[in-house]
Amino acid sequence: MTPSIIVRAAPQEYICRTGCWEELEQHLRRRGLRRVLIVHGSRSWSAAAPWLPVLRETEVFYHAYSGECTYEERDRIAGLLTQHGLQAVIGIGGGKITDLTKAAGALLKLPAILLPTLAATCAAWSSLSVMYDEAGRFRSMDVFPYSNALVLVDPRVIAQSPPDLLVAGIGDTLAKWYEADVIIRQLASLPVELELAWYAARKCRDTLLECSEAALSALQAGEMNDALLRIIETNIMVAGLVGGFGEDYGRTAGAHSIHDALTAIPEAHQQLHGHKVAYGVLVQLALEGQWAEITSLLPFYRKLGLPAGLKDMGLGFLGGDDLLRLAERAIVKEASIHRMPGEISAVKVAAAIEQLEKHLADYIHYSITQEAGIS
Ligand SMILES: NC(=O)c1ccc[n+]([C@@H]2O[C@H](COP(=O)([O-])OP(=O)(O)OC[C@H]3O[C@@H](n4cnc5c(N)ncnc54)[C@H](O)[C@@H]3O)[C@@H](O)[C@H]2O)c1
Ligand SMILES: [Zn+2]
Repeated sequence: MTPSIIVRAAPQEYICRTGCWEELEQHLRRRGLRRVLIVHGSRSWSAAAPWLPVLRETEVFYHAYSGECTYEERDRIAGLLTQHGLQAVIGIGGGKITDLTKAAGALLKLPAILLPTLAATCAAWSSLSVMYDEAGRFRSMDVFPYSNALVLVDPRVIAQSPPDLLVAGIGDTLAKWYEADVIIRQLASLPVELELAWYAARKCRDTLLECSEAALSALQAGEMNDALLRIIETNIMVAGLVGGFGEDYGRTAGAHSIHDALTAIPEAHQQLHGHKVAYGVLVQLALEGQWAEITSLLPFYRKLGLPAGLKDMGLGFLGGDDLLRLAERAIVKEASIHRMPGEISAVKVAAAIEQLEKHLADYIHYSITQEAGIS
């Protein structure tokens, strides 16, 4: 079977450079934009404000978002854009503000300009928005026929963002390889677009494994180094290319289904998206019986503080029946876990979770005895 290919590769313009936010007004002029709306949050606004230039020749309206990326909020933003006859919408913040900005821009066919304050997702790159309801429950993923007009990444801003959000971004981006690979390697023939998606996904994993620790040290010290710059670009851009070239073959598989199932457990709510996805990567690998790969990832997980087992997420109390219920939620009909090869059942998923727990306990026991020099 020939895969059906759609490419939504990139924003119209992407600039990652120290000080690039200072050129915002020049970019608006180049595009003939004189009246704009800035959408922002509160934490992200405090982080962004010191780096933002004064826009002297632009009429600027502001909107503080409500904290969730909903259709109601998108419509409020679209209402402001229409009411004041504005020409573009600028989003300054994390993935949720980015997604809102794109959704409002797409609704009115206006350019969306994005200034990310986190490197936790590839939302600034992709031309889609993940929509939720007011209570934060997932509603849909809306894909737009427009690229983002401009993305300005100033690494200095991200160098001062919270480390746990960067770690979560690393977890989410690590999944790019495992989820794209498990789907793409099933194909008998590989169109060139999917070769690119596959390559970008591998590049994500390799860069993360190589640079994350040094990047995190720099971030914790509020400094910039090459490793941090590579991680920022990997989480925002290279991860975006995987989905951009791979579409249905380069997005989610088993890891995100495990994440989705975990969102129904209240005790898991304090775990960030990327933490739950990182755990999902290991469950996906356990389902495939890839124990050597799991073992090779565990030191990385431990160094970064990514959760490898249920206890790491405060879920050590889950028993056999709970795990089966979790597994049932992970394999609902529309779940991307069914993009994995073979028949995926709740019993298999629950067994994989239990085997992973055992593998982890053995690994920890082995590590302790090694460290203590006991053979
Ligand atoms: N469109 C896509 O392709 C895509 C891809 C992955 C995820 N997403 C979506 O992105 C969203 C998650 O985005 P996120 O992880 O960036 O989180 P987020 O946008 O929810 O932000 C997390 C928190 O960090 C704060 N924050 C932002 N920048 C900060 C800074 N520099 N310093 C301190 N605090 C700061 C925010 O105010 C917020 O409280 C989810 O809705 C997810 O579905 C979209
Ligand atoms: Zn994700």
